[in-house]
Amino acid sequence: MTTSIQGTASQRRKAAPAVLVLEDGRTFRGRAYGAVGVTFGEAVFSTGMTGYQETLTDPSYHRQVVVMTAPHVGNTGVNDDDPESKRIWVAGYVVRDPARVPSNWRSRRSLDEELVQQGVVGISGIDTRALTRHLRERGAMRVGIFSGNALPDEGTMLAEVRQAPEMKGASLYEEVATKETYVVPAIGPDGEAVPIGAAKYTVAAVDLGIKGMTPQRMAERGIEVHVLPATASVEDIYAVEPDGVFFSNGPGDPEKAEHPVSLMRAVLERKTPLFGICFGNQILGRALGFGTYKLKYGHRGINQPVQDRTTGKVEVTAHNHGFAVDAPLDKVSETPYGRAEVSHVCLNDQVVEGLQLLDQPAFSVQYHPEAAAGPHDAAYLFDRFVELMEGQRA
Ligand SMILES: NC(=O)CC[C@H](N)C(=O)O
Repeated sequence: MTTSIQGTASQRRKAAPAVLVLEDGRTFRGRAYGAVGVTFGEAVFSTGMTGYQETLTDPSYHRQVVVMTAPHVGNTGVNDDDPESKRIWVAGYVVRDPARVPSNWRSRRSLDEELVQQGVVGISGIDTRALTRHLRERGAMRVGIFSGNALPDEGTMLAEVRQAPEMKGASLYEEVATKETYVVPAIGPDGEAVPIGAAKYTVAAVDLGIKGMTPQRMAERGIEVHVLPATASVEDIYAVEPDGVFFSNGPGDPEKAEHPVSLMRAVLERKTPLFGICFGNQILGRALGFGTYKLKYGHRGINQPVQDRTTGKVEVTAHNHGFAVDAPLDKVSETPYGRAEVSHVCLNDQVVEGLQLLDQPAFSVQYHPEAAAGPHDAAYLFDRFVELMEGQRA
């Protein structure tokens, strides 16, 4: 019997040449991967060895070109279970050595085919280690990927990259958030969905780019989650009669998030239990009066060590952030909403990874306890949110 090994879509069509051009002029030449065309974004690297579907579909990657440090990507193909949203959000994808033959019982198609179908321009066959080291030394910067058989000259490509918008100052959450409210029902002890209105807790979640696993993690704990558009008003939040309010992850610069900051302040004034993840942590920081700043190259991956300073425990966690909160690590801060402290810190670089208020039930983390993909060490944070809601009732 002969076995025919079919190559990926790009091999079948003999992948066109592709060039990656960084805004500082460094270029890498490889082959087209995924859709053929031109794309721009902020070049960032992710150190996750697995979970590429969750990365690609995380709305927080909107307008970013993601460089995978894992050299071999696409091995398990693409399934219909792992996406974190309805589409791929990354602006471009950079892979060293794409899998030639995906193999997994859940796989429905190859990653290359999926990228083509969704029109995502990528590049493969470049030295992603050299590119990552460059970004670590010089910092995240704008990038373009150009592929096809008739490429412009390097000067033209570089000029186009330098005209692309910067991530600093970008307001992007409205572009990715739901336009309509939807409800994720709680899951009962029997594993069945609890009828709407009958769950133990109700949470209003402000969608700034929410990952699908986040309401799921709440639903697993008996919470009915009303996911509201980013443009929701304070009245919309309280119309849900929430036991708690949640602010999600999301793309862009937290300095350009006036509406979410004012919504969060209204929630803090009412002392409703509050939880924020990632962008939500930055919004809490700003609502309390702290600044935010852009990290040199950010944290992206599923292996970042974080210490919970309230217990001393260290957890290995999933991250995707390019900005961070500027809050003092060594003292309790006085804020308009009472005392606040840094609850979590990244052990690689001492970046603020969590905030908590001491005089009312509100906290947030900069990383991803929903763990999609990623280790589940931080799942206890959803339990903490439940405890805050329980405490408010007592
Ligand atoms: N995942 C997120 O919510 C990211 C938040 C913000 N856009 C950042 O890059 O820091």
